[in-house]
Amino acid sequence: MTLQTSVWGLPSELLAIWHAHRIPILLSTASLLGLVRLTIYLRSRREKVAQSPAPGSPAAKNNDLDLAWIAPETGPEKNILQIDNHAEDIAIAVAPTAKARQGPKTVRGNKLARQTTKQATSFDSTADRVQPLIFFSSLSGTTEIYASQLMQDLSTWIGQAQTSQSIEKPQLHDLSYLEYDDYFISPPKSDPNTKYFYLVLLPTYNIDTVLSTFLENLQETHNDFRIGTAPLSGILGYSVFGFGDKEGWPTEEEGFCSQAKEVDKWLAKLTGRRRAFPLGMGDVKGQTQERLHEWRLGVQEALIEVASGRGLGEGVPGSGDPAESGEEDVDEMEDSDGEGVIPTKQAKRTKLAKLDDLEDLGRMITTSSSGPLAVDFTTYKSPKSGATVPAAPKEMVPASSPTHAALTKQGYTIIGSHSGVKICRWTKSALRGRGSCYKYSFYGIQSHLCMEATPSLSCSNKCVFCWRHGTNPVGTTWRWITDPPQVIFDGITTAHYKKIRMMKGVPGVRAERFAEAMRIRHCALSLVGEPIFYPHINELINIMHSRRISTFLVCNAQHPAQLAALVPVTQLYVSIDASNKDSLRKIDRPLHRDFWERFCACLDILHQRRFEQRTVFRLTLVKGFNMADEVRGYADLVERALPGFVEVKGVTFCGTSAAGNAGLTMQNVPFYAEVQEFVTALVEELNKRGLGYGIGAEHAHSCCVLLADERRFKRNGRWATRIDFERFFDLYEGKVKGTAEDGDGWRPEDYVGDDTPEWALWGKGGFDPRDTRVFRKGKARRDAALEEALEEAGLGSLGVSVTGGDETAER
Ligand SMILES: Cc1cc2nc3c(=O)[nH]c(=O)nc-3n(C[C@H](O)[C@H](O)[C@H](O)COP(=O)(O)O)c2cc1C
Ligand code: SF4
Repeated sequence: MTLQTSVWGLPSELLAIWHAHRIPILLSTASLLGLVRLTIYLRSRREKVAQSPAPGSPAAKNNDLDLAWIAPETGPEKNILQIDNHAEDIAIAVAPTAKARQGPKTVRGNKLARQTTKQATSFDSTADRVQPLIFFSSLSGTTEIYASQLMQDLSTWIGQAQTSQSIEKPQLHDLSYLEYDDYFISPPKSDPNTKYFYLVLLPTYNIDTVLSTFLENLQETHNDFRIGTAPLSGILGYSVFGFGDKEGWPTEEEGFCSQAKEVDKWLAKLTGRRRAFPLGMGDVKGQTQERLHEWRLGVQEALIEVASGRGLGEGVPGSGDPAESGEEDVDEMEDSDGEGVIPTKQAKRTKLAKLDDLEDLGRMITTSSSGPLAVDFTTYKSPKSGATVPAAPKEMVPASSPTHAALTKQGYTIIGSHSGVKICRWTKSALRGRGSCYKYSFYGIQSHLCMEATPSLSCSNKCVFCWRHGTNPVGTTWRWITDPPQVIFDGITTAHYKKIRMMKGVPGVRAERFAEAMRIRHCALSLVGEPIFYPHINELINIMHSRRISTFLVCNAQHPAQLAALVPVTQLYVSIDASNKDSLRKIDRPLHRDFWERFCACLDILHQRRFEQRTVFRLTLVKGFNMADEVRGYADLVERALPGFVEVKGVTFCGTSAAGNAGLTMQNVPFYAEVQEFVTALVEELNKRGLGYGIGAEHAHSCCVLLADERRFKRNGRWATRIDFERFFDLYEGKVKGTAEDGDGWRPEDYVGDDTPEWALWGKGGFDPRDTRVFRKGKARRDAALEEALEEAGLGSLGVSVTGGDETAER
């Protein structure tokens, strides 16, 4: 009953309370609702910012680059460094950077999706500022001194550089006193218009030091699944410089600068490929100052790029890729000159089938009566009477043609409409300290200083081992619109420098080699096509020589008139692909009907001109085509032309399949032992005839051996196959007088360089000991094992490169 009364009495009590307190109740409810509303509103606004960041502003291009670090006379034209077709692409929206975690790491239980996309940091050059941060670590003080010096030099430069208004004075941080989490989990928090650029200077200690802790920390951050893979992608860029001691740790394999290398690697991962300049390394007992200076100039250039809103500039695909790879480029076919290569299925797949306009002009000329008539300046005979007036010339490789597309896809840059340039795999290899091509062992050409180009993509042969004969134009005559030599020179050098610059973020590229590569010293005029086909080849060569760029020109012995008129080059090659007419027809598949007569005429010209320039026979051995029983035939040809040198190289096989119509397979690749055997037999035959050739050098890595005329290129009993390039230019410029009989020129003997290095001599292999030989994963082991077995069996090594593909440049 009591309970009933109290229950029924409740509403009246509530009513009484309501009457007594209704105003405060109403007011508090209204405020609570207001608060809830406000919270929802604010939260929704914040989310919106995170989901769709404000787009970055397209940045104006800044043309005031500091070129002081490039040699003025042969450095790239100023506009080379201003090339930036991607400025607009780079200025893309800022994605929010991963939030830095403070305090101990807590595991929430649910695995977060890793952030894998590469974030870009936009830089608005009108509002943002670059803040360089110099981090260093030093135990005995050396690195600290260099770090302070860098700080000063950079500050002075920033004060002077025209384009550095948006670059702040650098800050110096000793890693020993730094909270790593403040800088290496996410960029420091500051005002949104300050963007950071990290410079890290480190010694190396193979003992436990603060550096080991730093490295562990970077590694831990990267491996922490709760943190995005690239939490530092909010910085504008980074670069590392290491100090080491070559006396104790002579090579990188033995630990020279190993910790700087490690830090560089981890920062690539943490920043999402934001390496702004290659890792620099200085030997504290060597040329540290010079190396640091080069590195600083590169860093300054990168700072200007970012401060101008151009980001880190262009990079090759994978540039600074966090997936650091110890492998050589996998598709070697893409990297080097295709001559002397047996095609793979893959390579063949890359060919575009529709090459009807240019692929086989020889065929077209005979089958088409409507096309423009060829004016064959290479031919001895005049056009047949009754021939129609030639139509206007057309472009050899129009930009819209499938040939252009195919060549571009293969990595060529087409200049104008008939020239091409491509960075060869050895250039990339040398930039990464992994060895130069055989031309370094034989002649002293460092591959990272070498440009590979051709002024004529067209050729008059269809050699079986030239895997590009399906994609490059062929023809017997020059009937195309002709680009001026200066345009070609500017175009190829610009494109070459651009390609080199794209390598700056590639793992393993060395700062000093990168800096050196910005001054082309050599040009291999070969690539694909026939350089002397170009009517103004002499002017082009003269432009190169006037820039102190040496020229190695390779021709196919099909254009005697042009060969006779050619100005002396640093080294003149003729491809000798067979020793007799039948064999030459089969292997070179020439378009000229009088190919053998042309070939012989070229040999005679070489004979006549052998004291004007270094002349070379280039033999590419293909088993089953041009090796067996041909030694005497080749000796006949050598006797006819008496070249200074004979390069003998086994054809390179880059895959496993047959080479289409030619029916070439792996079986056609000679073992290195077979090449050696061939060379020995050839030398014997030459000596029987009293011609005095000997084996000057070898590069087993490329399956290549050099014979030289010992009466001319042996000095005091030692081989002297290297070239004194500076002297060549002095002779060219008339600064020194040559010893030519007419008193008005020079002889190859006048620019003989140093003795052939010991490691390049016959039996020594020929791999530059300064560099690191890199074996490709899997294949390397297989081939290395096979090589070992072969060596045990006394058969020498495989005729294919153990790095896969190998150098194939030049005919
Ligand atoms: C105990 C010890 C270990 C070292 N280990 C290496 C090494 O593994 N690799 C290397 O290149 N240099 C090594 N060095 C050389 C130092 O990196 C070099 O002397 C550096 O300049 C020291 O810099 P700091 O004076 O700034 O500490 C080592 C030096 C010492 C004393
Ligand atoms: S392979 Fe040819 S292009 Fe490449 S570096 Fe050697 S010479 Fe130069």
